Amino acid sequence: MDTEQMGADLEKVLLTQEQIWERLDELAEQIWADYAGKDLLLVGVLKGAVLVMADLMRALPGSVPMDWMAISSYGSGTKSSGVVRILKDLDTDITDKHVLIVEDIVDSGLTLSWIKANLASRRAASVEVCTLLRKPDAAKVEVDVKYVGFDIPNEFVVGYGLDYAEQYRNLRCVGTLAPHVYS
Ligand SMILES: O=P(O)(O)OC[C@H]1O[C@H](OP(=O)(O)OP(=O)(O)O)[C@H](O)[C@@H]1O
Ligand code: HPA
Ligand SMILES: [Mg+2]
Repeated sequence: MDTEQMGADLEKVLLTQEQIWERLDELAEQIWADYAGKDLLLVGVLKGAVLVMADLMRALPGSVPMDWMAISSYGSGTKSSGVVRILKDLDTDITDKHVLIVEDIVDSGLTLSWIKANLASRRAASVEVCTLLRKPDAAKVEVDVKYVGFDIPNEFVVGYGLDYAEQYRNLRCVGTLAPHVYS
C-alpha cells in the first residue's frame, strides 16, 4: 500500500502531525519539570507507542532512559478482547524507579490498568502514564492517567503508531478510516 492509498483510505483527519508535535512539546515540558531530580524511566508499550516515544523523548531537554514492554490485547480486529499477554517484558529492574508508561491510546483502559498494576507490584517508586490519545466515552475501567495529549471521540482511529490489522501505523496524522476499508 503506497502513501497515496493510505491517504485515500482515511475518512477524516482528527489530528495533524503539527498538532501532535505541539502537544508533545507541552507534555515534555511538564514531565521534565515534574520529574526534576528523580530517577525517571520511560516505559513504552509496543508497538503503538513507538512514534509517541520517539517524539516525546526528543522533546525532553535532557537524557532519559527507556525500556519497552510488548502486550497484546487487540489482535487484528478493532475491539478489545480484554485478554492481556506479555509478549516481551522489561529489560530493566524498576525497583525504586519513577516509571512513566508511554502509550499511544487509552481506549477501554483494560490494557493500561493491567500494566499499571503489574509495574506497581514490582516496587517501583511511582508509576504514572502519558498517553497521546484517550477515549473518555469508551472507558470500561477507570485508570488514572497523569498526562493526556488529546481526548478524542469513541471512534476507531489509525495513524501515528495506531494500526488497523497492522497497517496505517506510519501515517503521520491520526484519523478514522473510510467504510470501504472495513468491507
Ligand atoms: O485501552 P485498551 O482498550 O486496552 O486499548 C489500548 C491498547 O490497545 C492498543 O494496543 P494493541 O493491543 O492494538 O497493540 P499494538 O500497540 O501493537 O497495536 C494500544 O496501543 C493500547 O496499548
Ligand atoms: O482506536 C484505536 N485504533 C487502533 N488501535 C487501537 N487500540 C485501541 N483503540 C484503538
Ligand atoms: Mg493495535
